[in-house]
Amino acid sequence: MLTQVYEVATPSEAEAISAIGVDHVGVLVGDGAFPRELPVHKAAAVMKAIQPPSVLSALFLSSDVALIERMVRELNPPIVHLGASIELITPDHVVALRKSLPKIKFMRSVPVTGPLAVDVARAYDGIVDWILLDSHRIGDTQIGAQGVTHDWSISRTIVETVRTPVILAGGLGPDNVKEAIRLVQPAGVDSKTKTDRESVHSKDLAKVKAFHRAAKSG
Ligand SMILES: O=C(O)c1ccccc1NCC(=O)[C@H](O)[C@H](O)COP(=O)(O)O
Repeated sequence: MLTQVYEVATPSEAEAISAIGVDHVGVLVGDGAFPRELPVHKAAAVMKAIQPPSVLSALFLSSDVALIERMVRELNPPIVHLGASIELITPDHVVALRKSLPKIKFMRSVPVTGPLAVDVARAYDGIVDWILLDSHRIGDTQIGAQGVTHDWSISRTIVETVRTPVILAGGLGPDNVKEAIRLVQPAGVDSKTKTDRESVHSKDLAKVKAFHRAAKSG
């Protein structure tokens, strides 16, 4: 079971979270159009602090494909995670990005807001390295960080439908990750809000450790 944790913002947090053994250390990267996005030089410092075998997952909420490509070339992360809403970044965009960045692995967020999510996930099957199934507030231009779960029966259907590994996200924490794994059977699990410190965007290392341990033992 792969574990992934957002949103890591400093080298010391990255070092501590990789020491726990979290597989994907998630960092928000961008030009500042969205709150808390790190510019390339700050994301690079976070990436440098990650202890292998943990790796950086660079999340872009932007739908500006040229900007994403430019920042990825500068940062050269092992994983690019695309989090713009589904109308803004399409499978064709992802295919084009992959072609120009052949060494990078790609993850795509898919919002689970109803049964149509199965079709969206199928459209990315075989195009990306991971599909991340997440909760979404309709109308938002970005997917995720809602701190709430969604209909896991739809996520389970997606896991059974696609061959691309699925990471489950949305409202997961130490208390519910085992049950989520049991019901959805994903390849990996992701957490942000429920492993944050109370009401701030920095990580609570005890919660991260509990989430990671519960997931790996689930
Ligand atoms: O990490 C962020 O700050 C972030 C901000 C806006 C949209 C998505 C973001 N992170 C992407 C993730 O994969 C989150 O971990 C995922 O949405 C789960 O979030 P949560 O429900 O808060 O655990």
